[in-house]
Amino acid sequence: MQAPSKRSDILARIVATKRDEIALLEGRALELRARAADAPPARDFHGALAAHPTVRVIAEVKRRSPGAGEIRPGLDPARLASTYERSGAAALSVLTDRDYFGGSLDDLRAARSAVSLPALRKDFTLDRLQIDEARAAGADAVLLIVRILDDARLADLHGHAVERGLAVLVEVHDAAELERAVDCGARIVGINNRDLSTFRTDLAVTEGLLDRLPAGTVVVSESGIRGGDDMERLGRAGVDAVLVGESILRAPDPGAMVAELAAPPRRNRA
Ligand SMILES: O=P(O)(O)OC[C@@H](O)[C@@H](O)c1c[nH]c2ccccc12
Repeated sequence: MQAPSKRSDILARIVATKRDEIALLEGRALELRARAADAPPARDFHGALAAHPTVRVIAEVKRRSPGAGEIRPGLDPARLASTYERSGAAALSVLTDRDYFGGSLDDLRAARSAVSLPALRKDFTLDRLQIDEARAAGADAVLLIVRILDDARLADLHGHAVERGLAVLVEVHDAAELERAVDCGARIVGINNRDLSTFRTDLAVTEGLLDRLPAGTVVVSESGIRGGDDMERLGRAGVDAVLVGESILRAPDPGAMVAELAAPPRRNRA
């Protein structure tokens, strides 16, 4: 076990690594921009989640993580994605960070091209270049984590992604972050049940924040969802969708786990 102080440094270390990666993208700005403009139209990530009678499942492709270590190291992204699609997932989330999660844009391309589901590029987005890079690789949506962005940058990146035709999942963990997400114009808000400084997950985080969102915002409960009981609980709370990684990826039969999750009805929020 790492000491808590070490663990809370992980996000800062990831951000530092991203800054190095962004510096390397700078020389490719024009190329990325051109490839993003030429990419085929994005699949409808928002539509895959919004206004369905059941809680939708975004199934994740994640090899490992700083908190959990190896999760499913030898996974085949294309095979997994088609299993997810056959089992009722509404969208994919693909970790593309290499150093901490063992992922890549190749994983994103392989997973997405095996299915007709929309795919989220799950990474630590700090710069427009990463958004162009995501679009060039075929992503349909990107993640913006409020905690690592100031207001100006959050608004700029959100606007840039929308302009590029991408959906944006804006991730929050507390009420102050939620307010900032709403202020930047987020249409899809992810409530992360995981506290990124302790790695502990608690579904009560979603329950406590959800009703603070304006009607019409698509709500995604993220992390720590382990089975049908959790889905029923979140369905009662009124979420539109869940984002699930570990419990699917550690299951002996990931397809059966997705099918178990992709069922319960949801309450309509006022
Ligand atoms: O594996 P879990 O507990 O089901 O969680 C999935 C997803 O929510 C998690 O991978 C995640 C949520 N936000 C993130 C930001 C960066 C990296 C990863 C994440």
